[in-house]
Amino acid sequence: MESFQSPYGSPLNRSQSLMSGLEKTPPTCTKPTHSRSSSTASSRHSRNIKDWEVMDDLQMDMTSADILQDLTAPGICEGYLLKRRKWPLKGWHKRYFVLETGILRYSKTQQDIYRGKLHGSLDVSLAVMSINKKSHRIDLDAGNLLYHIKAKSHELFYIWVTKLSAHRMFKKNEAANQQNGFLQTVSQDTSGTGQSQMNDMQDVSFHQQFYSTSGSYTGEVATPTPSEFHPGVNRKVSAWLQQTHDPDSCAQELNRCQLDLSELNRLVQRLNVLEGGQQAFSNGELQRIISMQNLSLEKPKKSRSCKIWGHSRTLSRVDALGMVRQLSSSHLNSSSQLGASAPTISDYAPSIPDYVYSQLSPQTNTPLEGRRIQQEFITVSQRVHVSLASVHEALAQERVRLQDTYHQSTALAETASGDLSRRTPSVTDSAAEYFDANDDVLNGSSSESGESGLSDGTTTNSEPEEGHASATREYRASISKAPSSVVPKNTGRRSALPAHCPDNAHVGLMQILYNNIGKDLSRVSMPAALNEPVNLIQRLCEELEYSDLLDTANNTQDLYQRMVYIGAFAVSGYATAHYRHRYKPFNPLLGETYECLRQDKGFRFVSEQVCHHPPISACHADSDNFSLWQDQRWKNKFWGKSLEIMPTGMVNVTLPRFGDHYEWNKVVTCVHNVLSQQRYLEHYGEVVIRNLNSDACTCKLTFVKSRYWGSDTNKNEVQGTVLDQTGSTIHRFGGLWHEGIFCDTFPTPQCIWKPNPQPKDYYLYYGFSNFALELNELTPDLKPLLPPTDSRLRPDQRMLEEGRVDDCDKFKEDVEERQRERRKQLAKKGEEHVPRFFKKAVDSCGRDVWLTNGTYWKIRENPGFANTKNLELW
Ligand SMILES: CC(C)CCC[C@@H](C)[C@H]1CC[C@H]2[C@@H]3CC=C4C[C@@H](O)CC[C@]4(C)[C@H]3CC[C@]12C
Repeated sequence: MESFQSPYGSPLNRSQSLMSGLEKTPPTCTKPTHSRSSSTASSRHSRNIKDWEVMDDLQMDMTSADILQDLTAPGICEGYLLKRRKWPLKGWHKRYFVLETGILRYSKTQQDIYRGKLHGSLDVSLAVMSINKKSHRIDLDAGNLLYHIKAKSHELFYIWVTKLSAHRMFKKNEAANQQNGFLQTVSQDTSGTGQSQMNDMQDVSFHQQFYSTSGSYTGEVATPTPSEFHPGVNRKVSAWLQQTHDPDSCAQELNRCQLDLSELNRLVQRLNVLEGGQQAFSNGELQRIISMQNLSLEKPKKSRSCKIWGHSRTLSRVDALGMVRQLSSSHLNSSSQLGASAPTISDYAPSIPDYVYSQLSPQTNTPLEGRRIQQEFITVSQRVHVSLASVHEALAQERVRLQDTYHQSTALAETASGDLSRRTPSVTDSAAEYFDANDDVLNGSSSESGESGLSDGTTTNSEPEEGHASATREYRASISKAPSSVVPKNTGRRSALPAHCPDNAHVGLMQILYNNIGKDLSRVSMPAALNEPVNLIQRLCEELEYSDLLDTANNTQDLYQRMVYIGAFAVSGYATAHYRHRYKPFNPLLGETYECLRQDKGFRFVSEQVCHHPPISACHADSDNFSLWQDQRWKNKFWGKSLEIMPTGMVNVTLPRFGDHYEWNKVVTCVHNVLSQQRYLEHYGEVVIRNLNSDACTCKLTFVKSRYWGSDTNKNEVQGTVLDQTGSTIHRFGGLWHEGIFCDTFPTPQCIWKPNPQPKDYYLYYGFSNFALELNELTPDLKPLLPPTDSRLRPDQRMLEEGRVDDCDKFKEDVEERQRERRKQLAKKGEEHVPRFFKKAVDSCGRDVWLTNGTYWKIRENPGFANTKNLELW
């Protein structure tokens, strides 16, 4: 294993004190992670609801293997944080927090903790965790307890969030394991007496507690009849329960819906009454509404315990807004005489009761009132919509899993009978199937979540544009009708790898990732079974799979249309990610190179690992129609469940015919569910493509962040616009990054790009496309022409390709050790590694860039790499 120094000083492992803060600033996070539409999102005290996101529940979407694997407690995390004072006092005070085995304790000082003088403790697995990246705030809402905490710096915030996530997951998995143990005990008991089923009362009570509100589970499992203990069935049920999201969440969501519907009903009545000029509520009615929302009509006394008002467990700020508006519109003679200015979001700093009271003073009907009620109506109906959508999504997920389980058992039977060609469909496959079937259900609902108060955690630059969602639906339909490209047969290139990919479900990723928090993933060595037999400098070449789009651009006179092709090319590089979430590319060694000469496609490509601290891969490709170069570096952030990858280098393309020089940034890639087998990738953010030689035309691409947690129906959407100098839209295009791009503003609307069909059995070959399958192919005629540093000659990667996973592991360690040795030697001599084929330069914006030095192909031709001095990397 490589033992690289963490950019934060030292790796965060077993026990770490965060008192001193950390040294290095990670990049400012451009996008939030996933977030979940949930009304709990509103249990927070912030002026801007959009800055908050609820961290996903972590416990239930891991496979049994993950759960059984990852039972090691994450490291202790401790240090000073700011804790919000309990109501009615405002402000923050410094407290010492210790997070250990899922329990967060705090005291005034570190000494107090050790003296046992605790101020409070909370089981983090029982709390809803909301975070605000902007203000470094974390809210832990455990129903009876609510902690508002704040970190002093971005780094501390990031570490606490990650650690809290880890501990939540650990605690929940521990619980799930107990439950699993119980279910297994139960399922193993086939004696028919049912005696041992009840032996472990602890487990039973645990289970009852676990599913206390879920009648069906409790009923079935806690009081079983002997005939119910069919071992196979119970094992399946047990596995199923482990993966199922909180069974109550759907019911809760529906309950909320019901409340909202009655609120809508009342609003309609209110509108009717307004028209008739009568009073809407009697005091009795109002009281009922208020008690329903857990609001007391008593004016709060200063000394009241924070439990009543200090948090919004039952009354979110948004709910409060709705209620407040409702209340203010009624003619209630309340005891309060406080002022009654119109509510704005920024009025939300005072506590809810103060606010409510401020609104309770008598008011006269204003002409605005009808409008306000209408607005309220819209807000509540949007909330209903979002709730129903999330229930729909939860059910959809269950359906996908059900399908998957079904296919898996069929495939198992097939494997047992020796038929490997018909592979087990992946989750992605079945999800895609579902996606198509439900196309119409949720599309078109794109921009509603923002106003509803149910934060979806998106930031503006990955938010969909109004009206684009329905366009996307049409684009998809058109793309699906467009002919797929036919993969040419008999290219002489290989169409499969020598061996199938290894199963890596058993590899415990949790420990690896938690022990490397803050490190670049590209510097963390992982077991070979997690790798795919290509490396990152080869993957750079993969982004050229659809280089024909650049050829077309170079042959398109119209500058705006040309830009559409460039935009489609920028999207096309992401397509492969749809199938590539199970393995990680090899980390290139410093000085490692890769060439790809594609006469059929008309380009030649060279890449080199030019820097190790930070890891930077540079590449350059030439053809008659274009030149392309980029240097790729990326930072990753591990949020406990998902991993965000933030690339920083720019992509450059020049078109010789028009003298264009395009430059664009890359978006964030997020590996969702990184620890589980349900992993998938999402790209989000905005790409701006500029022509550095002319400002006549720019292109904006938005990779839309999926709106609902776990949603399959709005995934992978991309929206593009080509703008002229004045900012007017000339072309509009879009689609999905894994399905294709359609432009309806071309003289003839057309599909601009559609990914090639995946090869047969791609699932068995790491999800590789045909182009990816060919990347590491080593033909006898090529071998003597390559420099010995070429990735194709890297033995460990070749071993993996051949299915020799253990050999690969050993050799990989060797190779990494040798790399460390080389670095030490260089450092001793006070020298720095000098890349062979790229040179460092500074671009027009003052950024460091790596450009080709133009020597690779020349040396290759004459004198040939066999006749030069080369680095010996392995
Ligand atoms: C721990 C392992 C098994 C989980 C799998 C991680 C995989 C999915 C991660 C590891 C490295 C990642 C790649 C790192 C860098 C980039 C460049 C960026 O511009 C596009 C995404 C891309 C190409 C990432 C795709 C996802 C990726 C391949």
